Amino acid sequence: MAIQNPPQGQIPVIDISGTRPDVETAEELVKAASTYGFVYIKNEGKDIPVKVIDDIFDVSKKFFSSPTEEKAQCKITESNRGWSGMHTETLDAKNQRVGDFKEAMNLGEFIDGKAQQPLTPSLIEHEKDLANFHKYCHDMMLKILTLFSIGLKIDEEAGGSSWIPARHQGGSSGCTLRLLHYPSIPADSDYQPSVDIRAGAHSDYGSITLLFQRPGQPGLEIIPPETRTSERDFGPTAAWTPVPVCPPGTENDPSPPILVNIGDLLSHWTNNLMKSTVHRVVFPKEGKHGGEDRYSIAYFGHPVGSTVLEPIPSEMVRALGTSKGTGVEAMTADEHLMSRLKATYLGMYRDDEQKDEKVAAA
Ligand SMILES: O=C(O)CCC(=O)C(=O)O
Ligand SMILES: [Fe+2]
Repeated sequence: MAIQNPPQGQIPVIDISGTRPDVETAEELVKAASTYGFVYIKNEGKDIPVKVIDDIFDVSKKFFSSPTEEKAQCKITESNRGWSGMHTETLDAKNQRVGDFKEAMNLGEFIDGKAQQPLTPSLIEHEKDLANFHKYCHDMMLKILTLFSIGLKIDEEAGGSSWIPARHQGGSSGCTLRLLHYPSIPADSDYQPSVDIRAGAHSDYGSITLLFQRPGQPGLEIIPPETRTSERDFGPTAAWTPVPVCPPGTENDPSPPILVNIGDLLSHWTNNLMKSTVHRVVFPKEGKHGGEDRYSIAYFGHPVGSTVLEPIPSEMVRALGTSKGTGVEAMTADEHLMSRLKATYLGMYRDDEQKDEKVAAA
């Protein structure tokens, strides 16, 4: 596939709301996924209403401003659901002095509008809205995965355009809606602007991630795949490139575009045709004590947990061969996710009785 590289870091903005033939949209999406591993989805409220997104950000703000003791009632467990406080997660253990300067709330599946995990009062009040938003995100994920299946020209006899989405429906999965809050830093903290980071360098684990951001709250950076020197050099000298919240051409849209990125699992599944691009969240360079607060919302899409990660039946994927053998093929989606979570929550997944204290101390 001939790929024309736009200027570095210029991730394309694609409209998937159905204004053009699916095949065209699908090809553009696959090209962006194979070049950058990131793509902006134009957001004029046609796929997810703008008010629905705004309301969830309000719910998120209310939740994070509730008392710590209240949030601690639903602290994160090995199921990867619940609240994690400042410094609980260390996304880049090799390069970080302390854990990420963020707090997060992971919401797993909802059944009949009900969360399958403990919630705080402020979240219980909006349980229906959260369930609704989870569903909007899941539907948008399925739409993108259908377009990917078209763009990859998956063999018709294997299932064609429904091959990838079919593996993301009809069973429990690691799909997670994650509310994120990156606070500004109190004046008395030992925060060291030259080394500390809001979210350490990492790639995502699953199929695709949808990321919702707010205007005026930047911080996301990527290492464009073509500039990556050695496989795991994510340090400060890597070619970190800012990803704007509102890229050129979207400034007047009613809501910033939704940023979609490819996770490790889909990259493996496509023999690395689609790139799982390393990213991080930094403090703004200007502004005291880490600038203003940043709120973002991520939806991590995963296949149904029991899905065996056999290669995707597409000539484009087969052409890239599997001779190296990553070992992933033999795994299920759940096994793949667990192996990645163990590496980022230092201590939580250890098999000893102190693990609860470790999480509580965060
Ligand atoms: O908040 C962000 O912009 C990114 C969050 C992220 O990359 C993650 O949680 O995996
Ligand atoms: Fe991420």
